[in-house]
Amino acid sequence: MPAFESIEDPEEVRPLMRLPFPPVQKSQILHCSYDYWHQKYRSSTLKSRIIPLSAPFLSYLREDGIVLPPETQATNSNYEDNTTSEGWDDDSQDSDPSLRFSEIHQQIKDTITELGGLVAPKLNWSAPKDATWINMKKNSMECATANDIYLLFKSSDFINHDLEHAFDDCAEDGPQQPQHINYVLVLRKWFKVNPSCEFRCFVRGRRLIGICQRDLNHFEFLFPLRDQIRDTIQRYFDGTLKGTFPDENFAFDIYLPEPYDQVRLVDINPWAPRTDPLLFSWLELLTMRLPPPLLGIPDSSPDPPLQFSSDEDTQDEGVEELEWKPEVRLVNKDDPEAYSFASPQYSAHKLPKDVVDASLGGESSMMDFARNWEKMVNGQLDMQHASDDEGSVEGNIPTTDI
Ligand SMILES: Nc1ncnc2c1ncn2[C@@H]1O[C@H](COP(=O)(O)OP(=O)(O)OP(=O)(O)O)[C@@H](O)[C@H]1O
Ligand SMILES: [Mg+2]
Repeated sequence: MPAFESIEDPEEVRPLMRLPFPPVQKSQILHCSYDYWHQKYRSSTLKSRIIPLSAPFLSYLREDGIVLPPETQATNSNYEDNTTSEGWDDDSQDSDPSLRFSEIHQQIKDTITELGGLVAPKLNWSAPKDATWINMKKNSMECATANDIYLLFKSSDFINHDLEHAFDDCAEDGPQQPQHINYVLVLRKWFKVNPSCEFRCFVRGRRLIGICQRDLNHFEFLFPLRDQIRDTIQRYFDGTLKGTFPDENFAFDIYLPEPYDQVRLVDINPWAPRTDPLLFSWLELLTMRLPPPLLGIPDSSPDPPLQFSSDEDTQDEGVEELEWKPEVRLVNKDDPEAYSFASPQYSAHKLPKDVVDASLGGESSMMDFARNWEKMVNGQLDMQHASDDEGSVEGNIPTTDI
């Protein structure tokens, strides 16, 4: 097996099975917490309110079983009235868990009213997208009452991840970094989301390197809008996030409604396997070769230009550099992504097809793949992106009511 012999140390093959992420620091996770960035970018975010959560509220969320407060409270609950000298009055707690966090419960109700009666809730990082099935009336995250929120949150693994696993697989920062999580409830004013207007944008080394749909359906009318979508997002990124977000690698989600000239920031996500790369794969995002930033391109960042794996790479970029723009990846007609029956809806661990094919081909295929991958990382192999079939058939552009 010459392929095997040419690799000096078989151990080197192993990292291929893991994505080559730089270590994720706890501070990066904290920077993606809604309460960290919302104030900074407030003028472009969705209308939202942030409610700090107390220890009793968090223990309620963590408890097994779903006991909801009565929809209409017979008595106006009073914090002190329900305690005994030993602690809480267990009977009333069982019948109305909100007595343990009556202030927050009231704040939630008031905020829902203030936001027009319907909200989309989330915790610091996650929305309960996996639990919409429990909201039988709507099968969505639309919440009209505090109980709607509690039911969704207590049924959601994503919320549980925020509560119990926020720092999983993280490297320690320096001792001066805050490590404590101040949990918050985020209530966003509900609006009828047009899924074709939702995009995820990937930033590496403070460069916008890729944009893709968040929804995995094919929307034909998006194809002729591709340049406009890219330009609007690039302008927003250059003017807002590029020089101000503390980390150089992250992914941000935006809502870009018709006429596609104004961006709403929906979320900021860590540059980590837990963030779904959607139509990209993490391997391509992590290894994608980029030209150095150009003189004359708005680049407010104090960061040095991106480094390449060898000097050679940077020399003959020439005119191509001028043309370089982040790819806007859309779901093509007949694209299997649009009919993803086989893969879980919220997969965060997708591998590129090349890796899957190689692993199916047995050890020698894997070795071949390993050699090519190594060459690619060293800049000896051109990375070919499967070019999208840019059908440009006009379609109706649905309106939104953001
Ligand atoms: N104000 C709103 N009204 C209605 N729906 C909303 C609202 N805000 C967000 N959504 C919907 O909720 C979805 C999830 O929101 P968000 O991106 O904040 O969740 P998330 O848990 O961070 O997702 P991910 O795990 O993909 O990062 C959005 O894609 C959007 O469709
Ligand atoms: Mg998110």
